[in-house]
Amino acid sequence: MTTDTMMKSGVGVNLANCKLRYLNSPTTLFENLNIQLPTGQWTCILGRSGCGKTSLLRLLAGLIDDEVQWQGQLTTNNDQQLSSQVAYMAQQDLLFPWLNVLDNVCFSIKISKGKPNTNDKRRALELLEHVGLSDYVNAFPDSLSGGMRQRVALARTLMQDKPVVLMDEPFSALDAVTRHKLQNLAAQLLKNKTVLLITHDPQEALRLGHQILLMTSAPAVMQHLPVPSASTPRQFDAELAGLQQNIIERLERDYV
Ligand SMILES: Nc1ncnc2c1ncn2[C@@H]1O[C@H](COP(=O)(O)OP(=O)(O)OP(=O)(O)O)[C@@H](O)[C@H]1O
Repeated sequence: MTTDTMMKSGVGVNLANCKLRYLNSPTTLFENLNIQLPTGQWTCILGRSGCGKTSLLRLLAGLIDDEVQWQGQLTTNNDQQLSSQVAYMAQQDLLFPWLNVLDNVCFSIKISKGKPNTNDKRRALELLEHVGLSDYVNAFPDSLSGGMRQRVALARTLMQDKPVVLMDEPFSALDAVTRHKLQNLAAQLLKNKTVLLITHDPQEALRLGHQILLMTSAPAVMQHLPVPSASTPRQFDAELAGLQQNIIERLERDYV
């Protein structure tokens, strides 16, 4: 990523007083929910399964409007519509089975400006090298493992080069070493982007988050959690271990 590109990244997001209910459900998922995504920082959200994390992400990405009734104010600090400034990495990798790995990674380019040029392809190949898939550029998604597919999806998200990046459990299918490496890589390549990352892994949130939020209760509310003092991506140390234990205890309380 060039410095120029980074300078252009600078979108803060604010969702205020959000009330949301799925049209086919009587349950209000959010009532008075507020969240701020500070410009150029990573926000990590933790919360028990089913509390509404993916719904929040899809709402921010503009992907849910026809399934829900929602109220509230969704604004950005550049007054442009958020959905046009977002790269979204879903929980399922959503790779196109008829496209090979390279074409999957270049897909957003194809949509936005037509055929990828030599620079686009070079960038895609670089990203595939970073995620350890240089030998698979011509492979089709069906022939890849779950973790490999997740790495392709990560490369595709990075390729989009949008100022706001929404990621739903992007590293969940990876082995521990690959996860650690890709967390570091994402922190490096998405530096200065505004990132919202959903994870079930407190350690991941503590390694990567400038802001860590715990989503609890129903309707869901957001609690701010303490963040370690070191800069990201953080190493696992005694401070991080203590905070991790604290998060697990708080999460447990939401399960009773
Ligand atoms: N399209 C839909 N229609 C109706 N209800 C839905 C729909 N999608 C999700 N829900 C419900 O909304 C609630 C929140 O789901 P969501 O996927 O946002 O939770 P989550 O916190 O991301 O869960 P997980 O951690 O398991 O991914 C759940 O009760 C789910 O059943």
